[in-house]
Amino acid sequence: YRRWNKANSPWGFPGPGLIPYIGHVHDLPECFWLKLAEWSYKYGGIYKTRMIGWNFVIISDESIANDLLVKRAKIYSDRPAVPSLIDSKSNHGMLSYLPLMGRNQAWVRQRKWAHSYLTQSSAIKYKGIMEFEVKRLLFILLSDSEKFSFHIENQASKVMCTLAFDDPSFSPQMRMSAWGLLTQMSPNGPITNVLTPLWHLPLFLNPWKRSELVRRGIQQAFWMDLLNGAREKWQAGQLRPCWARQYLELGDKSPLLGDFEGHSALGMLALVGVFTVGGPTQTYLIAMIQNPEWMVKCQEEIDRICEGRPPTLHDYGNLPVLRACIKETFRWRSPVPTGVAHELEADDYYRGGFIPKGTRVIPLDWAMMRNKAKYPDPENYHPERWLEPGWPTYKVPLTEFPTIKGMSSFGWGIRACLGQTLTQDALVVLCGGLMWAFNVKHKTDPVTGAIIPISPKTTAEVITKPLPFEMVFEPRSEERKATIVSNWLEAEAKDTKERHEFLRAASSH
Ligand code: HEM
Repeated sequence: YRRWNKANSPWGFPGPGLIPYIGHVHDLPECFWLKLAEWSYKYGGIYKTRMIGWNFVIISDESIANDLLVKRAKIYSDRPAVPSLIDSKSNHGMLSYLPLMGRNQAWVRQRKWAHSYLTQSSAIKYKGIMEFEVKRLLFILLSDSEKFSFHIENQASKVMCTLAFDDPSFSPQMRMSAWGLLTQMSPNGPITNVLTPLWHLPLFLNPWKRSELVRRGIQQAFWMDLLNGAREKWQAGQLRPCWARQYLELGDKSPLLGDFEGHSALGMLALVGVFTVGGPTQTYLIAMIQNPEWMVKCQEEIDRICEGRPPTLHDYGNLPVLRACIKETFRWRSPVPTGVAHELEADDYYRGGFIPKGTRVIPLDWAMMRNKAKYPDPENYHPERWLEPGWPTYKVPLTEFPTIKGMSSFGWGIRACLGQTLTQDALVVLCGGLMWAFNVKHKTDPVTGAIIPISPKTTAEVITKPLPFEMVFEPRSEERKATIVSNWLEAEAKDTKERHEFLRAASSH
């Protein structure tokens, strides 16, 4: 085995000793990035390991990630297959999940397509959707704050459903659909993601594949219904501008290969913005509860700049403190702590070491965000590192920086995240709106009066969110409470009126 291992595993790099087949998977806790990060402190910015029969190279140094994943993107931009998804790489015609696709023609086509949609989503093109949904959320939180986690994720889902199909009503299904895919693809999901041979058992002996076939069928049918529904409305002239309408208007000129590809591409684009926005928002709330001096600073800034109204995207340049708190939330509790793995397409040599074709490369964001030279006192929440000269990460002008765009959290090279602007915009309006409306606090035990602690732990999916926790949303004043109500009632009436007018105009044509 030792001889085989020497010939086939990345050599010239340090790394923990190996055990045949399962390698190191038995060592890993559920939040396995913590163990990977611990090894990076021991073995350095690039090390090798072997898990579930595959070679892994773990990178925790940004300059090494840049050398390999950006400068050598030509060979470092494939994706490993997700064992418990059917054709996750779309090498055999599934065409479903853009972020998981191999570096193939389908990926080239869909990436270009998604890029054109997401870059068009500039502040003007969102048409106030984000602000509208924040008003709805604040109103709901006044009466049902116990279920804040659901409402926040549902808010993010509503924004995505409106952008994609101009219809926020099916946001709960989209959220469920997102959760289904996320758990299916994550290492802590079905056992077949770790004990991969089980996946190849015949169907009658294979509950994992059977349940995946059902999940996938439901998801595809849901996305297809959305596209068909949009087409019906569009044919009747009743579909307002949205991504589905753009797709339908292009018809045969669309770069996508008809509705089989179109329904997945649209569905996936809506789905990917649910937990990526909903998760960090909940972490931001924890940061504000645990660092109330920063909550007060955000509120002072918002009150000064927005003069009594919730922030909009137009206030972006004037809210550096809010942006610093959001950015520090990403650094403190990386939303995708392991990064998304890349797969190497050809043998390569780096710094005297050999990395064989097929190696999975993990850009370990959790560890990168704990680089003490770049981020002094990394375990603690310090938004001032983005705002005050003297910190290594301070950058001006403050009308532009801090920005989360370009952070290593969004990945590397030609596979880097396409939703960076959308995420930034969504979080400024959402976190800003929450600060405008509420003082956020620990919940206390009604009997003892003791604070109910919030766990620092997160879920272990690829995209994380805090474990369920309790908190209090206290309206900042009676007047603010009344404004939250009137803002929503006005916005809702305006939306209803605009939709009616659009339908009336459509029927008169
Ligand atoms: C907290 C927010 C988000 C984070 C941290 C994040 C992170 C990531 C990461 C790490 C990747 C893989 C990059 C790589 O392979 O190196 C990725 C890919 C991607 N992201 Fe995001 N993302 C976020 C939000 C979004 C949103 C809101 C959208 C769209 C609405 C989006 C769309 C995509 C797409 C389409 C890809 C696939 C790119 C490709 O494979 O070529 N992301 N994202």
